Amino acid sequence: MIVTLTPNPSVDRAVVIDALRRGEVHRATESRIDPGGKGVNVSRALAAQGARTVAVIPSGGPAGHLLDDLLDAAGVPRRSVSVGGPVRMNVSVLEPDGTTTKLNEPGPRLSGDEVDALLATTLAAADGAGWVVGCGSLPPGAPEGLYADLVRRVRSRGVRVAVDSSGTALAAAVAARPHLVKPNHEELAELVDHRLPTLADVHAAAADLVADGIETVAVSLGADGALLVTADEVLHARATITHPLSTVGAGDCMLAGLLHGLSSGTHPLDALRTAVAWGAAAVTLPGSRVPAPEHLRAIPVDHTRSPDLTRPLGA
Ligand SMILES: Nc1ncnc2c1ncn2[C@@H]1O[C@H](COP(=O)(O)OP(=O)(O)OP(=O)(O)O)[C@@H](O)[C@H]1O
Ligand SMILES: O=P(O)(O)OC[C@@]1(O)O[C@H](CO)[C@@H](O)[C@@H]1O
Repeated sequence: MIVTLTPNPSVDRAVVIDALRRGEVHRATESRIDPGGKGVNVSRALAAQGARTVAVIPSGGPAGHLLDDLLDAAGVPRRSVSVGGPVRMNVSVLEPDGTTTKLNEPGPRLSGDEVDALLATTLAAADGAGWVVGCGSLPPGAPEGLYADLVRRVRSRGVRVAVDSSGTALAAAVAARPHLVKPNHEELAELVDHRLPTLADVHAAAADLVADGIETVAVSLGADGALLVTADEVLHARATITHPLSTVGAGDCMLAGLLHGLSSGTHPLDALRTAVAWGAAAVTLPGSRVPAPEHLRAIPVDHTRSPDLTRPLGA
């Protein structure tokens, strides 16, 4: 069982337009809504593959009701904590060449009691879980150290804990030593405060985090796949997708596949292969739709225990 905490979930609307032009009216050719927020997507991806999960979210306002309904309709188990402010609605603008532009709202302001209720609900759900994962940005009112607090409290219960966030929330969480972090390329560069142009640079930055006490650092690298670093191994996997439709939520599907693989006790290389297959399958689907088992069959994944670290990224 994998428990996700998304302190700032969303209802995601994706619109497809021919090309984005500032200041103009655009007529969308397609649109869809999905339940959103990074941990919500991790739970959706797990549930879509028949894995056990529960999503802990704050829920308030009309968008909160809609989010609850969408999760129920998708068969994603949830524990919603009622909050006063309205859940946000995020927009993704998708262009036919695969360019995705995201417009994310800040989210509702949470009170101290609401934050405490979210943490308490997550800890109650964590009892007997394989992993707890805290994901995404923090809404206004949530303390910067929320994930660090989550890490300490989950660890003290003997449960494994992961964090996927960015900026100061990620930096604070890293100091509390989660078992796993999943930054993307940009988030890792921001965390270590310098550019990471090659796989060797990504490896060095991830290895420093491992030396600081984080067991597993998995860096998602978009079309360059993902690098997984532990004290014993450096693993790389990637899949080639010729026509990406939407990258929204690909990192969340990748993290879901990784945690699923790791909790089934497979070797980290197999878990990474699963992760990359789930992430790559997500980019073949519209909006933040998560892959079903049939979407994974057509995704061949190259994977290696000895990656060429001199390779520049984005080549
Ligand atoms: N263009 C692509 N081609 C093939 N695979 C891709 C592509 N984009 C993403 N992926 C797969 O999805 C995974 C996650 O992608 P990415 O690094 O963009 O995550 P992210 O930035 O955390 O995404 P998000 O925050 O939108 O969930 C990658 O590790 C890779 O396996
Ligand atoms: O604003 P955050 O919390 O950083 O990201 C939120 C978000 O962009 O992330 C998901 C994709 O990863 C979307 O479902 C959602 O809209």
